[in-house]
Amino acid sequence: MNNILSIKDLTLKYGKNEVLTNVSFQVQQGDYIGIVGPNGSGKTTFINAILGLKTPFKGEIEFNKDIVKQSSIGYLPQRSIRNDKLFPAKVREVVATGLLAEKKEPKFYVQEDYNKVDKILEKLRIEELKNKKIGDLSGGQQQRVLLARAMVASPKILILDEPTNALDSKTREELYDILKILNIEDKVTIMIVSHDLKTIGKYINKILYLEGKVIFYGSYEEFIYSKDMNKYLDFFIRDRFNGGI
Ligand SMILES: Nc1ncnc2c1ncn2[C@@H]1O[C@H](COP(=O)(O)OP(=O)(O)OP(=O)(O)O)[C@@H](O)[C@H]1O
Repeated sequence: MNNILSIKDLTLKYGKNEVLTNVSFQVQQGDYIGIVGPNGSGKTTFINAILGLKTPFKGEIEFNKDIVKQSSIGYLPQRSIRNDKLFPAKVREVVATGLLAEKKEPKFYVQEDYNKVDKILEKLRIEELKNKKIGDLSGGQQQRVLLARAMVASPKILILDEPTNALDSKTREELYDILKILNIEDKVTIMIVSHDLKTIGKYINKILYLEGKVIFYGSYEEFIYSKDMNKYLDFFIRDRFNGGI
């Protein structure tokens, strides 16, 4: 399998606060990686570094340029739900904005863009929402629209930061099912930060467990049957008390 992303000796800091130290690992095309770790363990900071929003103190983040450009990563941030009923934008317009980043000035849409929007809405099974206002949708529907926006430019890597935080368990599972379809059918490499290991365990092939450094990186089976599982279990129990699992 092809490496799509290599992280080498990456150290990330805020001032003197060293959040992650000497992180090294490889991501292969088609991986579906669950990123876990206690609150404040550096998961979001790490993602920001991959997205180019946080400059490394040390180390390298290298994309396989034959497959992916850093500028073309799909990203679904934490808590992106809008409760504003008056927000006037329609689903189709919101999703189309996902195509703007790759357009040169002047930026305007052509028919091909709307075809791409229709295609991704269909893939995510929300074509019937096309002309609805985003503020009128349920949390799960809104999250799926934002996923469509993240995916409309056909990125090879999709990064999600606790995307199901505000969703009930049924809607959560539906979102994970859709992600799995993108992963299998479209070979999209997925990296997802989640406290919901119990649910994502069914979908992912690898786990990245961060706590100031890489505590574990490997297959989900290895993780579950690891001799250090007791140590990890301690974190998951703590996490449950923090409102996680
Ligand atoms: N913009 C910032 N400036 C300074 N320190 C920051 C900043 N963002 C995060 N930190 C600190 O960096 C550390 C890691 O934070 P980060 O948000 O990456 O953790 P996390 O694992 O994503 O946490 P959570 O699970 O709570 O979302 C924390 O100690 C946090 O206080």
